[in-house]
Amino acid sequence: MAKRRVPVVIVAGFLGSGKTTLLNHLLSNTRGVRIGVVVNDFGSVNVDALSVAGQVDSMLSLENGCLCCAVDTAGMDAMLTKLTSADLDLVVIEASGLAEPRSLVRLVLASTDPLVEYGGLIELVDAAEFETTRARHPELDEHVRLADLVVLNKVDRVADPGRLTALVRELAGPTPVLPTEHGRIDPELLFDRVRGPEPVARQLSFEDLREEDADAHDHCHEHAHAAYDTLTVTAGALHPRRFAAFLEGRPGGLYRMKGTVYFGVPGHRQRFTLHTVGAYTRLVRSTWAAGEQRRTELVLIGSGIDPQALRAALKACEEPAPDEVDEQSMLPVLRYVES
Ligand SMILES: Nc1nc2c(ncn2[C@@H]2O[C@H](COP(=O)(O)OP(=O)(O)OP(=O)(O)O)[C@@H](O)[C@H]2O)c(=O)[nH]1
Repeated sequence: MAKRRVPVVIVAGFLGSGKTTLLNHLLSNTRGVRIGVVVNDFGSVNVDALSVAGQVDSMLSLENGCLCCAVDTAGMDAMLTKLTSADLDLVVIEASGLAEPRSLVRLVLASTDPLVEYGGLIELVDAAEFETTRARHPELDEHVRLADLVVLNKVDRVADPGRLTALVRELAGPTPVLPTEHGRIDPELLFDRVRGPEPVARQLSFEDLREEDADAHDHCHEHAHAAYDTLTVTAGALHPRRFAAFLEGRPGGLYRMKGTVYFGVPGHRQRFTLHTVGAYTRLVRSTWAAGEQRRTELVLIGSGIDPQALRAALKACEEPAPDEVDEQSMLPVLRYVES
């Protein structure tokens, strides 16, 4: 069976915004999902690496220099390949506070490793320091706009989280903004927990070892995760042009979309697997499994989205007579299909 692609998520944010805290939160709430981490540290004492070292299955640490400056495409590929070949479900790159997120996104998108899947750029913003940091570093505005997901962290430290959330939302435009404390975002935003059958021999992950620690487990359920909506839509065949228009005009706030799409157009009756993160879209063509029902099934994840409107918009893409659809109509979706 072909190896699954591994989403590579970049976690960026100014110094002290809570990147390591978020990473530790993810690592201790994985429920069996195996995470590889690239940590990028400054200074001689590798404090961040030490704080996650006990909890991580695969970790690469750069002790000198800034990831986006020190690593070119080939260097990034070498690192990612080391991680994607290690039977992982997710790779998280923790950018240094000084790293330029745009360069890191470019490096991941330019990867030639066929197992690398762009998993999105998360920009962490320190709610307590937001206005001061922004005044000192105007590039923060651009980082927020560039992100696929903005995590407004440390809302416990501000008197009026609502005002600040509104301010960051205005700046972020269509990008979803999740106010949170201590980086407690739901890991499901970044990776799928549902896995196929477990391999018989599999090295224990940190989470497996923690499983019996009921206290630790309860702890992560005590706190409300940052609010977001998940919506599952099941439909028949979709008209390719209408679906392409839906993809192009998809509403802000929609962070991820994933699932199966069926077009049923002559010559294109295969199964298409959709993966979107922010503005990034990819479709992969494959064959249906024996007995698998030909239909569309999508999961949409976002914040501030209108689930009913999205469901209606997708239902409006349905095509009752796909056999009669002209093959040329596939062109707008074929540009998202990897050869
Ligand atoms: N009050 C409060 N403190 C937080 C929160 N999130 C993180 N912190 C604290 O903020 C400090 C910085 O957090 P880190 O996770 O180390 O931040 P970082 O972005 O990794 O920092 P650098 O690697 O230095 O860029 C730590 O002392 C955290 O415990 C939060 O939501 N509320």
